Amino acid sequence: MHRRTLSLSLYLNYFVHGIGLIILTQNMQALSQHWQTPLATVSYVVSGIGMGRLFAYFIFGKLSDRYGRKLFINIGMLSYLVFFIGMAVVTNIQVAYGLAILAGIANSALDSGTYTTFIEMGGRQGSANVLIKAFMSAGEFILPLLIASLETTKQWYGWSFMLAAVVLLINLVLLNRQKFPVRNQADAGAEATTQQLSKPRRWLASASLAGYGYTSMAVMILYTQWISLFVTNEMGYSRILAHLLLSLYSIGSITGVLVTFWLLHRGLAEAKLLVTMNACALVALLVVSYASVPWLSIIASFLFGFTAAGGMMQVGLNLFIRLYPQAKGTVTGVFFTFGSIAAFTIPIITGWLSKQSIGAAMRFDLVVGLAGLSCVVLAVWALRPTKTLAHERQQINQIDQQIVHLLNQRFETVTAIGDLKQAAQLPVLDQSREAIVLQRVAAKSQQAAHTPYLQAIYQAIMANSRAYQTARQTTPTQSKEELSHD
Ligand SMILES: O=C(O)C(=O)C[C@]1(C(=O)O)C=C[C@@H](O)C=C1
Repeated sequence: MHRRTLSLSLYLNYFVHGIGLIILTQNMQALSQHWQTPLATVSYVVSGIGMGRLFAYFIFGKLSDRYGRKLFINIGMLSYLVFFIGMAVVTNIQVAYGLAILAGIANSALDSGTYTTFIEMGGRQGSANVLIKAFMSAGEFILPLLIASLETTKQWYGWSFMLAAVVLLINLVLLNRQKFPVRNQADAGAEATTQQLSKPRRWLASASLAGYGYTSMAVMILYTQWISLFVTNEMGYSRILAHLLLSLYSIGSITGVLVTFWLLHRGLAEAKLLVTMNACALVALLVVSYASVPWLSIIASFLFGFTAAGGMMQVGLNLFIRLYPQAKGTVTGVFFTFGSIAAFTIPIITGWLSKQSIGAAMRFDLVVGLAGLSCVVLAVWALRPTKTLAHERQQINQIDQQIVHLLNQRFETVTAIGDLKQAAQLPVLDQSREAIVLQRVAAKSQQAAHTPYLQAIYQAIMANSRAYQTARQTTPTQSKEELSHD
């Protein structure tokens, strides 16, 4: 398995998916002319995507556990291929609706195969899954530019569909050359923590994370649907400012994804990140909902994108998947089914609330955000590590990894000092320096009870430094290289 090439292929699909997400709404005008129907009918066709997702997620998730990830990624890509080519040429509304359902199915098939594969590939804290969102955003960013250039040069609107189809075709070849990781393999670390969870705690974590599948999608959908109208109607902002707020939300989201990826890659715990980001998202939302000061709204809108749409949905899913290492596909399906229910119900609920006022519709996002924060707090609480032998040893493994890394660095410095001493014809042993090192260890020690033991460890380290320096000095230069590479 070539991790990099496989990852690239998997990400490329999401670039195309990003295009698929908005290609119908972006081409609404052209499609309504082509089909000779009102815009409302095109909008009805768009809803087919949601339908497809809603029905396919759970089934595909479960099936991908049984028949393998690669099959479902292929189903996803082929379905999308039919969608892109078909949608560009179709004239019949019923067929168009069928194709939209197929796009939803494609989305579910891709997700059930991809998120699971990334976890099965290993790597840092599922950070790879967070990056999926960045590729989706890239697709969503490029498509409007492409459409605009097609429009200005008066070319066929269908070229935007064809571009996606061509990328998919190339990627079909690339992806099918790759070998996939072993399916539903439990990783040792995750198993140590999750297997020991009591039934009630496992149940609570599962329910909360499924709930987060709903709320994490809902907060984003609600925000993008109502923000512009809300600030123009209730805050008296100009339309330009309203659009700016939405753009800043998108920029915040992309920045958030990259920062989240980096933080996870550096080893920050997913649970901590999830709680912090959700708490900050709620604060940002409070500011947007109640402060009618433009600069405050601008900052808050960016921050909301950063925290609520910066890949937190993916982080929530990662936690959920780790809870059931033997059923990763099923869990992915469940999680995204809840997300699809949100995509379906939020427009209905807020549409009804908006009859009361646009403010009521917008501020409902606070309720959803609070529910989301409660979900992650409950999940993290339920998943908190218990002090077990396996868990504590897992901790020791992690600490040792860092110590060995630092010791390697120390030995490299010791090597340099050894060479300098040899050149200056100084002895290997330097008792006064060793006394200083031991004093510094005592001064740095945070627990007095540990100090004599830490000093004993350092005496051993320095004895080994000396042994290493002596060994290098007595060995001929050629085998010195071997010594330092061993
Ligand atoms: O500082 C030096 O001179 C070293 O060679 C390094 C070092 C050490 O490991 O810290 C090793 C041997 C000396 O006796 C003193 C200190």
